[in-house]
Amino acid sequence: MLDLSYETPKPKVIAGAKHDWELVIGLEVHAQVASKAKLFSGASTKFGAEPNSNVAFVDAAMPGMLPVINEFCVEQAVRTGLGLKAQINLKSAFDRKNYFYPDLPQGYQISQLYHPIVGEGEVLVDMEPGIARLVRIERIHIEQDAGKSIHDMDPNMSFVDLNRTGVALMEIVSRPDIRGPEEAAAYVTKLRQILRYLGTCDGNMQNGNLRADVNVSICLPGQYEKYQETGDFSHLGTRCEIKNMNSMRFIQAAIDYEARRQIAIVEAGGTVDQETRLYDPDKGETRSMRSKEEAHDYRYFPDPDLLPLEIEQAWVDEIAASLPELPDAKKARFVTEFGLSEYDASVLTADTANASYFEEVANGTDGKLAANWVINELFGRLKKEDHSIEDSPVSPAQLAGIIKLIQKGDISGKIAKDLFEIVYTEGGDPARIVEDRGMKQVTDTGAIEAAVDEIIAANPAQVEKAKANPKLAGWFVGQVMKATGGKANPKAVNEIVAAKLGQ
Ligand SMILES: Nc1ncnc2c1ncn2[C@@H]1O[C@H](COP(=O)(O)OP(=O)(O)OP(=O)(O)O)[C@@H](O)[C@H]1O
Ligand SMILES: [Mg+2]
Ligand SMILES: [Mg+2]
Repeated sequence: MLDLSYETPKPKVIAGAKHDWELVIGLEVHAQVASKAKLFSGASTKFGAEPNSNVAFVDAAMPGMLPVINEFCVEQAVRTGLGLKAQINLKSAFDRKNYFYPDLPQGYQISQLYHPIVGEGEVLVDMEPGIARLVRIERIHIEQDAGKSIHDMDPNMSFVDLNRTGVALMEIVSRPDIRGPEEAAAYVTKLRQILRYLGTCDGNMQNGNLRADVNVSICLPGQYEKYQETGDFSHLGTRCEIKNMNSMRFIQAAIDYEARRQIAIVEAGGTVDQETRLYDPDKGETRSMRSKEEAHDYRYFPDPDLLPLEIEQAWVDEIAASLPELPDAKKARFVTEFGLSEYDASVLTADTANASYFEEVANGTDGKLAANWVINELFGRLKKEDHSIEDSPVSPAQLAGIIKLIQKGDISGKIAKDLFEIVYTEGGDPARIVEDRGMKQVTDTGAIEAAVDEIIAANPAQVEKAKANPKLAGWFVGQVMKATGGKANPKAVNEIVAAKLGQ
């Protein structure tokens, strides 16, 4: 069994004028299901299509149209739940969440309030190498996305685009276990990584495929522990919910701003109103959008058009058996199997493409050397041209070929970098290139000895100095390397120079 140890989250403390305050944060992450069709219709979910071109009659709420559940979306929610070690509810149900907005033609959103498909789970949030913190998941439910209102095309008109209406979302609700802006960003990062591994959401935040509602409150030291002991939320401060955040940087900035705003209110003797707020990245502040509706304002009730959703344990087991190796397990395995540092293992498991590339290189070469080459040389070079690993001009087999030449002592580390550049720009088999271009390291001691003798003979004054001061032997080593075009085996050169100088 892998040892995945963790600690409890650490509160960020902000000093107010009168007290120290702690932050309490809970996230509702909306992850768009990676499905080609919508949750209750066959309309496409393709991003960037002509406005209102991906709209089925049921999405537009035409009279008499009935929703039909997309089984693939349900499977992705189950998969996600299993990936978050969560309880899967074999029976769940859909509810209508009623509200009026022009981008919501039905006048309600189909969601799962009372009986979500996934119950309690957990996420290990990586803070830095060796430090992971546990954040509990409260639930995951499936719901429909709304459409999009467009207000900035014409000063006198608003438009609506229903392409997104009815797209399947998984709302992943955390417990208020997150205690600071960095933890919040690290939590979203980890969640996105897991979703990508599972293939259930592409995690593209720019396109809005992953967005977070960030709930923030403040409390005095000691209060959070009381909440933990009793489960009683009244020990915590009133939360404000910052809607629709789709950037890690803004999430952090918004939390910090919001906490300070609440501290100022409370210290001035006021009370925080529970409300929904929006973050304005230009001004760096949050502002009120509306006071928070209570659940009863939405008049939630079971959707009469949909039967309760019943799934079978055998199907869940089948999905569980098909789960890929997930980030924590892969990282731990890279540490033990390839002898990598935690840091290198995290970098290489950041996404599956990196991880499989590395594994291909490392099978048959030294793991640490392979990690070093993939992270420092390959990633560095790819970054220069904004290439991703998928379109790397150097294949894993080619990189492994270069590393094998180093391991055999055929080429030095320095020559290997030249070779890498040749393979990167021109392609070809590394061993062949070394052969054809005479890049092989000179390990033949006779040849090295000859080069050392020549340099000693040409520099008698230098020899005298070096005999008196052994540190100067390095100069001879440098000369030999230069004379051999960097191809002499450095270890052999050092030994021969030392011997010839009588050291
Ligand atoms: N005092 C608090 N401070 C910070 N976060 C809190 C606090 N109390 C609850 N939360 C968090 O707020 C979130 C509430 O989400 P949930 O989906 O349950 O309800 P909601 O926000 O009322 O509903 P909606 O989906 O309509 O926005 C959870 O992530 C929870 O952990
Ligand atoms: Mg919610
Ligand atoms: Mg909410």
